[in-house]
Amino acid sequence: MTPKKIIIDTDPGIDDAMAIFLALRSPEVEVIGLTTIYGNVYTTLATMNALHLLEVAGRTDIPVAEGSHVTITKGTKLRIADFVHGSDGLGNQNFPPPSGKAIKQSAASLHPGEVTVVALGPLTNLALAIELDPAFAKNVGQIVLLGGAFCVNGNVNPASEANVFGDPEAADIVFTSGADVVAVGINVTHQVVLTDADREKLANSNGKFAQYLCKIMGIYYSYHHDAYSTRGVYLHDPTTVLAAVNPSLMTYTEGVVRVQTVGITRGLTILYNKQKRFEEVTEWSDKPTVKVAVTVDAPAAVKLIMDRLMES
Ligand SMILES: O=c1[nH]cnc2c1ncn2[C@@H]1O[C@H](CO)[C@@H](O)[C@H]1O
Repeated sequence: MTPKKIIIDTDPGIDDAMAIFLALRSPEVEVIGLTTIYGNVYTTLATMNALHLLEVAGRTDIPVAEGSHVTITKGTKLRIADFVHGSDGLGNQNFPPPSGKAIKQSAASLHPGEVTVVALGPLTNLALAIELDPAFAKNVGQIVLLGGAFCVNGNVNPASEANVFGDPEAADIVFTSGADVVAVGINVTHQVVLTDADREKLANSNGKFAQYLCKIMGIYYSYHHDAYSTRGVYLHDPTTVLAAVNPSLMTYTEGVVRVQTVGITRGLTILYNKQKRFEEVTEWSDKPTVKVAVTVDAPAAVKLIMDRLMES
């Protein structure tokens, strides 16, 4: 089988680093580029980190294109999750700057054709691509995105998940674009936990990626220990990569997703499950549907992620 070509849109980020390495170790996919976005860090640092991670992996053949520095509405008051990932995004390790440079092309102008885009940060670049080219939504292969909290609390506040909260207007554009979208929300990623014992196992393996990740993961663990009662960390981004690598690890439902953009529930994702025919026209009527992940085989997902990181 020829591997699925993917572009990873990313804001590295500790779980982004895991996700990128996992994708590089997965024969089912071929990573043909990384595009960057703010979220866990600002976009400039996301670009540096993406270049750095490819250098660590010995894959400087993969191009990095820098994405937007502002939201789709030109907002500059960005919410950066440095308290989750460290001020450098990679566990405050003071790595030397990368020697490589981003390519000249902007992230939004990369025309992926049949390519699958795996989006791990706020959805600004994809929304820009959709605005730039009305045919983009139909031409892009599939958009597998980490975003939303479907019927559960968010992780920024009770209403909103971090990536959607980062740019709710962009998320609403992507969800209603008509593209083949698979959304993996934190209702699913919160089931995929790397425990303290799993971390030991990674640390004791000879895997190059496992070793590197254990070095940077301390702050991600201490943040989870403080913020949640779970004894371990959520594997948001690697789980989303798995939805591209092995979609059968999850089950999905299909419906129209809209994003709240105002008020105290800004960033809330609401899926219309089509179980009622409403009398009135609603903001969900006549909008294209997307697939939303509902369940995950969590033990199989954790095992696959760990095996591939330890093999490296
Ligand atoms: O509490 C949090 N605030 C902000 N971002 C978070 C938090 N926890 C995890 N993430 C980051 O947001 C994405 C999933 O929503 C993941 O990329 C994760 O690294």
